[in-house]
Amino acid sequence: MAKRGMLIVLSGPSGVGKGTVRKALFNEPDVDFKYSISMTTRSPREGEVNGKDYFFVSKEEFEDHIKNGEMLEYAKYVDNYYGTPLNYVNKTLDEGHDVFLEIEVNGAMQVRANCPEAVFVFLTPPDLVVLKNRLIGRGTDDMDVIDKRIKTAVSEIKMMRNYDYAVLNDKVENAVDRIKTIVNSERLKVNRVMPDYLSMLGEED
Ligand SMILES: Nc1ncnc2c1ncn2[C@@H]1O[C@H](COP(=O)(O)OP(=O)(O)OP(=O)(O)O)[C@@H](O)[C@H]1O
Ligand SMILES: Nc1nc2c(ncn2[C@@H]2O[C@H](COP(=O)(O)O)[C@@H](O)[C@H]2O)c(=O)[nH]1
Repeated sequence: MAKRGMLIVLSGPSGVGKGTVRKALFNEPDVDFKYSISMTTRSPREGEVNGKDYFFVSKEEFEDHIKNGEMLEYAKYVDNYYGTPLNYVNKTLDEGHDVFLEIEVNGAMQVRANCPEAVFVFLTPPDLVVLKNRLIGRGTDDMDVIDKRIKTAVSEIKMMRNYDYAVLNDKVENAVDRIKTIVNSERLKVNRVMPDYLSMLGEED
């Protein structure tokens, strides 16, 4: 059986650059993570594709998935549900691949409770003015939604204490390098490599 993959959770306030950093990270030649596509009840933005950016579903469908125990985690964020389908994550980790989640803090804390071996990274903006300007510059949300997201950001940043690592997203390439350093050192942790050594000795963990 393949060694189970690593689960990497990236959170941070809306607009900090999680998606941008994740895409740059996935373009690195030495990075091979599988991205878990989330499910949401929010409407697709221009250019977003169902099954690529998100699985876009109705509120009723989302609630059915919750009822059926099909979500690893889920949360309500600014009037919509967002969540991680459980099956893809389990199957992909079992196949030995590393899985990358890009999710908000309440969902991340549910993952922390259920998968304590996952690695939790919080992406931070240089400051709140930069954060707001990034949201405005992205041009995807009305000003009232941006204000709600900034308000939420303040409480999200306070949740950073529950993460393993804080990564500043000043420049995308710096944030990518920081995340790669974290993941490479996580791979060397004794509890991750111990099963390999035990199997070398012909013993089970
Ligand atoms: N390091 C950076 N420097 C300048 N601009 C950035 C940086 N990182 C991201 N941006 C820009 O900030 C905006 C928000 O980025 P992005 O959509 O990746 O954020 P996000 O955290 O994924 O947001 P959400 O949680 O709402 O999906 C985009 O316009 C992106 O180009
Ligand atoms: N708890 C979860 N949060 C998620 C998931 N997928 C995305 N998100 C987060 O929601 C907000 C808003 O996203 P947006 O696409 O509307 O800007 C942002 O913080 C995302 O990271 C998920 O599966 N679970």
